[in-house]
Amino acid sequence: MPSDIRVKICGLTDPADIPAAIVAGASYLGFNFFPKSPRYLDLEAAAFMATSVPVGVGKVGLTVDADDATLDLLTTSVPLDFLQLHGKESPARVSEVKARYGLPVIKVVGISGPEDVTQIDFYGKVADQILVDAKPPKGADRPGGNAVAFDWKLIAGRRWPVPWMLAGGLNPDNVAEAIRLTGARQVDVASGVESAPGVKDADLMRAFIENARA
Ligand SMILES: O=C(O)c1ccccc1NCC(=O)[C@H](O)[C@H](O)COP(=O)(O)O
Repeated sequence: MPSDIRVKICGLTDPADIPAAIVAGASYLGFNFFPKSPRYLDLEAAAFMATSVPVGVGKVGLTVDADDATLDLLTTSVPLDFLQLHGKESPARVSEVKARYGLPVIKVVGISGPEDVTQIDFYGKVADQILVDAKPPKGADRPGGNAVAFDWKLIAGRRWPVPWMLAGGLNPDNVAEAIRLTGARQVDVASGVESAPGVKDADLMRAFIENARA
């Protein structure tokens, strides 16, 4: 029986990544609009890439503490299906973004210890989905995409009344164990399917999705 695990491949930078991720079986594709990321896409490149994404595969726009002017331009330039808020956006800001743009919002909650897990309850009341990621290491220049995992036992057996994705340091070798331990039905990966920062690898994407669904 095919597994129903849904995979988000985050930070595609090359138009050729789209068919490779689709053939591999991705359910969501993430476009990164954080300027300091090696996975950053400008609006023109993202709009071009978005046109080749089949209906039914979620196009996710990732921003970090973006203001309304930035989101206005983004949402009118690129046909997105979801907004991923990957900064320190408050629950009130999540609600505001949902109302203003009419797009489902994926709010990221960074985990490094048990106290962080309670944040999922707060954001779960306002966001459409939660992306449970590792907190960035000290001194990192970006809040995500750092190839760092958190202790999956912190959320083992936890359930929330909102769809959620597991992220942080996942790769083809550890994704099956991460799913087994946490019970995640959706997983997200950036670094773990790359040959170099920002360069996606078709074989790694295929292996990741195969192993997630094995
Ligand atoms: O990927 C980035 O460079 C990035 C920069 C700024 C904010 C978020 C970013 N990535 C977000 C993602 O959704 C990643 O897939 C997630 O953090 C997991 O990353 P990784 O550990 O590299 O798989």
